[in-house]
Amino acid sequence: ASELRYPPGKIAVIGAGIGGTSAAYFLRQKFGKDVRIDVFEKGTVGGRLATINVEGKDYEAGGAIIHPLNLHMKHFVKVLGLSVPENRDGLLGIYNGEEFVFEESSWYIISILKLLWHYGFNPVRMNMWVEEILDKFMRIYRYQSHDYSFSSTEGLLHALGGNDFIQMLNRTIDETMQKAGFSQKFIYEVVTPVMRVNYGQGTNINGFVGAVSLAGADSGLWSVKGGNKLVCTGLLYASKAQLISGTVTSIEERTRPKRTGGTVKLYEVSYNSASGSMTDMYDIVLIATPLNRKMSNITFRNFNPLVAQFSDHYHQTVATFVHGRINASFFGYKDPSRFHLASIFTTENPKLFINSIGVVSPVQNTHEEVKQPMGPAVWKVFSKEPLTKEQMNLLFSSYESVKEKKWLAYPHYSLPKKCPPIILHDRIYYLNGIEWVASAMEMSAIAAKNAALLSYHHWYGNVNMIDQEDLNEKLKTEL
Ligand SMILES: Cc1cc2nc3c(=O)[nH]c(=O)nc-3n(C[C@H](O)[C@H](O)[C@H](O)COP(=O)(O)OP(=O)(O)OC[C@H]3O[C@@H](n4cnc5c(N)ncnc54)[C@H](O)[C@@H]3O)c2cc1C
Ligand SMILES: CC(C)=CCC/C(C)=C/CC/C(C)=C/CSC[C@H](N)C(=O)O
Repeated sequence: ASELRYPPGKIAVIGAGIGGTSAAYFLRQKFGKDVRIDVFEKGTVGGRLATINVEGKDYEAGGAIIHPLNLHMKHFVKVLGLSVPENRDGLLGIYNGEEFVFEESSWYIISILKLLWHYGFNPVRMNMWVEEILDKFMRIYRYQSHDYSFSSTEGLLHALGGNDFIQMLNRTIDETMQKAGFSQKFIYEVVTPVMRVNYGQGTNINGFVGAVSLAGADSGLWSVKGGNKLVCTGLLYASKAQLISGTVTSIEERTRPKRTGGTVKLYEVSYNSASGSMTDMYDIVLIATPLNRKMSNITFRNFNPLVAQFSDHYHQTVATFVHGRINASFFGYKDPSRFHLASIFTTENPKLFINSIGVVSPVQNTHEEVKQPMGPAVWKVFSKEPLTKEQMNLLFSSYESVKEKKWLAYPHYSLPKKCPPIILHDRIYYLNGIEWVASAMEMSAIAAKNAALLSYHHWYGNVNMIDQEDLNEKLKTEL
């Protein structure tokens, strides 16, 4: 490790989504002002944080909501001087393909009584259960503020919640919640619809991402005024990294002679840009995009030992934006004038061709935007497949415009699953393995800070800052 005592000259980050741009920001904080940080992006800065324009206004088309306890995202918004629009949630209904199994009332107390009547104390217990998980999850901020890092995703998860968290990764949310005593009816009618709207999948996803998904139905969710992707452009600017618009095609290990004698190992990054095929050499590489053929298609050449081969399978979700009037009779409303819902979640039913439908507000949200579900509004529909014309005509009584965005959105969760490694080679780090625990903006930011810290500690040989046992106990006595 002695040859690595001097600061690195160049670091490459592949991907300018929230993972890559926050990595650039944290790398700059750790390695200082002199290191050159290049961020490669083949598409648009923001990646899965993107907006779509519908009739002159922009709407969140990818990552949309942020939890009030997502502290990295909160920090970014604060230091970048961004703001949060006022949020007005409309009423929610849960549809099973035949009828509404639950409908929120505009009277808060009525909604609470309805919940109690249908599901007993399950909803209250669920809030407490999710809060308990979040409490442990929040330990990451303490660990990271003391600069501790982890060399595996499972190690990170274990440091937060011990074997309970690891177990959640290896059980479905269905099993996890049944074991915790929640009723089958509640899981089917409330938990499943939340999994479907957030991850486009059912209750066979792992317990941890299931709990994160439930946190995604908490109150106080927020987003960034002007679009969440502004965080990425802001972080890139704040990190003083250089954005290279190009597609990275391969990474290869190279041995180069040093001016002072001896040799040094560097990584050669090859990429295609508007100026043609290029290469550049780096001391450290952070990969901040899912590694698979469809999403990144990066080849690792001539590595000895070989870089671990895995291919992450991502789930297709289609977001369709429709400016029009919803067809309330499709959802069983005989009198459409009584329809008052702004969001409809769905239970599992093969007859259903959508996961959810809801009114959305533009990212420049202003006070005047009042949600009146029966009037023309912009609706966001989540489905597995693109909507056909016939399906559109079933969902809407009339519509003026339609915009569609097809995503490979998040992992297609299956059990059992070992998370992909963080360390792919001596100084190549992979961030997106964390998505197999749960895919969310904050998770990418956590993985980014971890990779920045880990690469720093590896570089300077600070082994005592990596994979420390009993951190929670150790830090209890620290300020
Ligand atoms: C429809 C949808 C809704 C979502 N809703 C939420 C939500 O409400 N809240 C939430 O917290 N999360 C949500 N998520 C998840 C969240 O958006 C993602 O977890 C997060 O944005 C992932 O960020 P990332 O930087 O890790 O990856 P990405 O955003 O995918 O960034 C990777 C970047 O790398 C680039 N890239 C890939 N290959 C190469 C290459 N070879 N060379 C150069 N560049 C390359 C890509 O173009 C991309 O820009 C949602 C996702 C989707 C799709
Ligand atoms: C990481 C932690 C602790 C919390 C994150 C909770 C959260 C915001 C989860 C949502 C994740 C997600 C993939 C949502 C997708 S759909 C979002 C929304 N319903 C929409 O309409 O776009």
